[in-house]
Amino acid sequence: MLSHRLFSFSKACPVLTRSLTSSTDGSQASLLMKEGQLPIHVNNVRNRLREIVGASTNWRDHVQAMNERKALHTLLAKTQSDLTPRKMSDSYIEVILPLGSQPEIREKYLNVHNTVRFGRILEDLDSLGVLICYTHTKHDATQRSPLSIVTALVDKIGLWKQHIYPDRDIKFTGNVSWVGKTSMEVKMHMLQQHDDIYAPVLDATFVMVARDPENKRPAFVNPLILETPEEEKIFKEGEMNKIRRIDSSKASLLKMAPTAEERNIVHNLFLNTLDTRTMSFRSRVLPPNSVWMQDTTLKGLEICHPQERNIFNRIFGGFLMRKAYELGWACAYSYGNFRPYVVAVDDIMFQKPVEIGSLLLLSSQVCYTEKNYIQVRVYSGVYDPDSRIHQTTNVFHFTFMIEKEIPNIVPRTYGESMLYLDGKRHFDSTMKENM
Ligand SMILES: CCCCCC(=O)SCCNC(=O)CCNC(=O)[C@H](O)C(C)(C)COP(=O)(O)OP(=O)(O)OC[C@H]1O[C@@H](n2cnc3c(N)ncnc32)[C@H](O)[C@@H]1OP(=O)(O)O
Repeated sequence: MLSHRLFSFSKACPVLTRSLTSSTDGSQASLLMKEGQLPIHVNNVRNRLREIVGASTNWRDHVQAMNERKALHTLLAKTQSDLTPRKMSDSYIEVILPLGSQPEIREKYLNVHNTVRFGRILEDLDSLGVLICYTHTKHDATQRSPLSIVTALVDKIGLWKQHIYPDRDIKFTGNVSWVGKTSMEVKMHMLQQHDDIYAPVLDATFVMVARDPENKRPAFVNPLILETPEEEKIFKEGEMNKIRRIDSSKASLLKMAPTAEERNIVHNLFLNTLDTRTMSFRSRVLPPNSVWMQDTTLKGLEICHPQERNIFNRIFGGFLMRKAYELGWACAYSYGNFRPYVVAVDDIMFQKPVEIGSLLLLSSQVCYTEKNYIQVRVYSGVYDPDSRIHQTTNVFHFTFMIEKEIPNIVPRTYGESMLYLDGKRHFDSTMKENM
C-alpha cells in the first residue's frame, strides 16, 4: 500500500520527476567516470578532504594546522576570470558504500528496524558535496586548496524509496550543477543495488560556499563550461533555484503578512477552536482528533565535542543534520504513534557555524499535517552560558509519512499560526503536486 503511494507520488511530482530523469538518463548518461578512475570508498571521502585542506587528525594540532593554512592566502584568485573554467564532468564523482559486500561496515548504518539510518546518509551526502566542490575548484599547481568550502544550504532531498536496505551496496554520484561567484550548487544521487542494477533511492541538491583559508571571507570559484543543451538546462535550473530562494526569502512570514488565502486558513482554524457555547474569543476547545501544536514539542541538547569537528574546526554540518533529523523523526513518531518514514528534506539553511564547545539546543515541533503526512520543523541554536547570548544556527524542515491516519495539528497562538503556514508552504513546495 505504502510503496504504491510513494510510486504514485514519484510519478506525479514534477520537481522530483525532473531530478529522477536526470539521475537515470540525461545528465548522468553524459557524466560517467573517467577511464581508469575508480569509485571512492565512503570511508576515504573525509580522509581526502583532510588532505586537501591540510586539516589536523588530532585536536591538539588544530591551531598549528590552521596557522599553516593562512599561508595559502596567496593562492586565492583576485577575480573569477583568473580561474580555469571547468566542465560538469570534471567534478563528477562516484562513491561506494559497500553495505552488501563489506558487512563489517553495516553496524554504523543500522537502525533497530533493520534498515539504514537516514541520518548517516545525510552525513555522507554532506561530505560528498564538499568533495565534489573541491574537485571542481581543484588547484592546478598544488594539491592543497586555499578554499574553505562550507555547506550553506540543503535545498532539497527527495526520496524515492521507503526502505534503504542494510545489506546491499549503495552508490552515490554527483557533480557541480551551477556556479555563482563564490557559491556552487551540487546535485547528488543515491542508488542501491538490486540484483544487477542500481535503482534510484534519493536525489539531493545542496549549495556550498567557498571562503578564504581562514573561513573569514568569500572566495571565488572556477566558472562552469556548459557543453550540451542538457547541461545548459541543468544550469538554468540552478539559476531558477537561486531566484526562487530569493523570492521565498522576501515573502518570508518573518517579514511579510500572510496572503489573503493564508489569512483565511488561519481564521478558519481559529473559528474551529471556538467554544460555541460561550460566544467568547477566549475560550478555545480542541476539535476532535486534533492536537495543540504546543503539545508536540520535543527538545534535545548536544555538547559539541571536538570529535564532531569538520576539517575547519567547526561542527560538521552532517552531524548537525543527523542530530536534527533524528530528533525530528522522534517528534513525528511521538505524534503519530507509528513508525514514520522520511519523504523529503528541504531548505536547511546553515546560518552560522557552530563552534566546538558550544551548547547546541535543538527543538522540534510538528507544524503542519495533511492526510497522513507530518511536517516537522527543527530549530537549532547555540547558547553561551557565560554571555547568556542565544543564537540561531539552523532551521530544518522534514516531511514524514505514516501508514495510518494521524490527528490534525492545531495552532493556538498567532506565532503558532505562522509556523503552521510556514510548514504548509514547505509541504506544498515539495509535495503538493503529487497528491
Ligand atoms: C567533512 C567536511 C564537511 C565540511 C562541510 C561542513 O561541515 S560545513 C559546516 C556547516 N555549515 C556552516 O557552518 C556554514 C555556516 N554559515 C556560514 O558560515 C555563512 O552563513 C555562509 C558562509 C554560508 C554565508 O555567509 P554570508 O551570507 O555572509 O555570505 P555572503 O553574503 O558573502 O555570500 C557568499 C555566497 O554565498 C551565497 N549564499 C549565502 N547564503 C546562502 C544560502 N542560504 N543559500 C544559497 N546561497 C547562499 C551567496 O549568494 C554568495 O554567492 P555568490 O558569491 O555566488 O553570489
